[in-house]
Amino acid sequence: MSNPLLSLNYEPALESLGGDYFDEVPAADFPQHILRFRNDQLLPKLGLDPAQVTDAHFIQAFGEFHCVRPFLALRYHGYQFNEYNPNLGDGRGFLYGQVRGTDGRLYDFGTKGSGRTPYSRSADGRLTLKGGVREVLAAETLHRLGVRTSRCFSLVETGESLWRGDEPSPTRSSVMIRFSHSHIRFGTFERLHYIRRPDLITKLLDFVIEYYYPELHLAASTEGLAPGEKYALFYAELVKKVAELVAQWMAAGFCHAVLNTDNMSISGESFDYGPFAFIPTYNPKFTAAYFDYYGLYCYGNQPFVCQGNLEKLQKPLVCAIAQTDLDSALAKFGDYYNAAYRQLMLNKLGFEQLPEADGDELLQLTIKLLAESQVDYQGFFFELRKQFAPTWRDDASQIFSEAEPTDLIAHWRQFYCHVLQTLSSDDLDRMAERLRRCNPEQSLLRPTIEAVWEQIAIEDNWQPFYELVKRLQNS
Ligand SMILES: Nc1ncnc2c1ncn2[C@@H]1O[C@H](COP(=O)(O)OP(=O)(O)OP(=O)(O)O)[C@@H](O)[C@H]1O
Ligand SMILES: [Mg+2]
Repeated sequence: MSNPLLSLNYEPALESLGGDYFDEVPAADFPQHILRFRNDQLLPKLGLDPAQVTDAHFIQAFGEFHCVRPFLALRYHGYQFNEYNPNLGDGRGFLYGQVRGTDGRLYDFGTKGSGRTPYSRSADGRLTLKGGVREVLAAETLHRLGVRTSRCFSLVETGESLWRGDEPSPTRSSVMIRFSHSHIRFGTFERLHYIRRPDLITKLLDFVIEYYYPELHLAASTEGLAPGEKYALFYAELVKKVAELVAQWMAAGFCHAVLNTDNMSISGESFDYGPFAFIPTYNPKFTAAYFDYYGLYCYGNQPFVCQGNLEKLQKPLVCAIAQTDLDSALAKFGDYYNAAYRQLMLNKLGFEQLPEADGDELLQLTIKLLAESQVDYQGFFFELRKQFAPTWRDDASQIFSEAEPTDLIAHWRQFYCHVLQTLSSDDLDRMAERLRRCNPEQSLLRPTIEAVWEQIAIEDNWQPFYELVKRLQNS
């Protein structure tokens, strides 16, 4: 029987741009292939029935790397902790192929841990198994929390021993397949500026707009927009997407940890989950990466950092877009961010929308409560989901009735009750469902990940991992 994963309709989209953007590379030959994770939720997005795709199919395509198209290690640079680094690029991954989803959009299969490339420098081109497990868990959690994110398509253990400074070594190896809307990074453009190729910048802009901003592509051709106008609209749209993405992380309590420009996608999608962490409690200074000595990428800095990354992107784009257009687009970042964050937080509190004054005050009081009480961040919203009852409207004392009685909670309770009183009965009826949708039970704090990993490391017991994935996806 032919392999449905190899029979997909692979499109040579990025490949058609020509060799200025990538290098053709081979995949590593691994001593072992054990399928540890397959994301059956993604198969229907490609028109595939999970029952018809066997584990052997996954291994053949995404462990042994039977190929359909050439494997392309993408070239990119980036600002890392504000320092420009021209020695980057896919050093342990490549673009395996691009396929059309049933939604008509183009998706990338990108690898991580698939072997050395011209960009590996002295490193091994590999991904640790723990790193792969962590990226699977992060992506599934973020997806459930409504964050626009890449997902892991598969994770195959590959039977090698790796040495790492930040894991007890030797440690096990893996190769992951990432499913995302493009692996073109801000750093892809930065490299083209560095090598002084404005012609390649405009060619890539045209490509990005055609494949990832199809509405803009269509409008530009029907309305006969000049290229500069079209590119300016792309940047304006990207500013909005990135602002919304950061708002999603902040509402989810997520700290990405390595917001270098090579980890920022031009599709405004979140990806590359290395030393990430979810905040245990609300703390803007919470920093996830042990090597982030000054807290540059701490939880509370994320909006400023992403705005700064968009500003850095202006440097390569100014050859194609007027500086005034770039500036006016970026000036809207704050408004987009604030509107999106407010909306998401109101949703987590159970509301669709509220009059501005009430919404602002409720949000302020909630952040104050979370910051000063240091209650479990996700736990607070889950308790709200669990305990909420429409009768809270008539009796404020029922709201979080078992919470320790402090002035802060009393004040919050009174105000929450006041807001409930402004709602119609229909609005009130819809709250329970919204609270359920926005506030999952299962969280992904570090001890949860470590507990699952310990079972894998010590017993090779994968059951707790599979059960956790299920709870993250469904609770
Ligand atoms: N083990 C490794 N072998 C070779 N190159 C590596 C390795 N680890 C990281 N790199 C390279 O170092 C740079 C920064 O790594 P980073 O961890 O941000 O990216 P990545 O996680 O490898 O890939 P992605 O951004 O697609 O998730 C990249 O150029 C990456 O390819
Ligand atoms: Mg990266």
